[in-house]
Amino acid sequence: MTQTGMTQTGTTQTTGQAVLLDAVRVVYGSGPGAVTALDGVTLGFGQGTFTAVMGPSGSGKSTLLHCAAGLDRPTSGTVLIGGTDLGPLEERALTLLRRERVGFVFQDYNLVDALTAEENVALPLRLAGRRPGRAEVRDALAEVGLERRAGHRPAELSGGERQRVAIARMLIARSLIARSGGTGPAVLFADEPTGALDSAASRVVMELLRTLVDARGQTVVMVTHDPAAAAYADRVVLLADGRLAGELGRSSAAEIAARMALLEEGC
Ligand SMILES: Nc1ncnc2c1ncn2[C@@H]1O[C@H](COP(=O)(O)OP(=O)(O)OP(=O)(O)O)[C@@H](O)[C@H]1O
Repeated sequence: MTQTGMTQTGTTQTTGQAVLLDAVRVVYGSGPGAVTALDGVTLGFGQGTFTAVMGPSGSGKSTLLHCAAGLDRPTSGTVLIGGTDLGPLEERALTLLRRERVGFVFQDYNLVDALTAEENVALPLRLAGRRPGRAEVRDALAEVGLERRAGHRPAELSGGERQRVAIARMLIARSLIARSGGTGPAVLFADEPTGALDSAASRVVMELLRTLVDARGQTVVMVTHDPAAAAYADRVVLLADGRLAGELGRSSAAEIAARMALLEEGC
């Protein structure tokens, strides 16, 4: 099987793929004003791998991430998460699948302002109807180096610390899956996770994501404009005008920046 999840004969293989997009097309609007945001993208994200998705502004990165995470439905084509085809799922089933199998880290962190770091981390457990154990919440915060910030609200934390709270919350959601006997891969989608951070805070967040992949076998798919962040990934997938425009294996920030410059020039 190739990395895209397609066999030589062109049939789609799902084994070993945490997420698979097959011939995904997304068209916004209709008539002369219609925009084709994704134009037949076939792409797999192997379990336990770390992929960065890059491309010029408007190339379809966010659209791809939203479809891969089951937040948006494609106009045509198929999306599978852990082998489950999202197409036939009703909204309720889709929401459940997302809650159980998918974690999100966004640029704006999606933390609840009124809750402390500890309460934000405990939120997935409460949503799942479980009383969060203080120790497991503290453990998750300790894992991201924030055990001393448990009682702080987002406004009292730096951007990097907020991002780490969001990652601790994802870790809790993952332990929830393990305990409920859930199967299939947990996938973490990150949308510009370093977009609002300085370079030191970015490094901490990226090292944390890398450790999740190496030590826990987490699958990470990250959209980024930042070559230094993409250098932590195993693979960099390039998009242009809604289509795959190539990919790089693990590369340095300078190599990625050079490739991006070519892509932006239309080469
Ligand atoms: N809801 C929408 N309605 C109409 N067009 C949209 C909508 N969302 C996105 N688009 C268009 O689809 C294309 C892809 O958008 P998308 O947000 O996926 O790009 P992107 O690569 O993430 O861009 P950026 O790097 O600027 O965030 C763009 O041309 C955008 O204008």
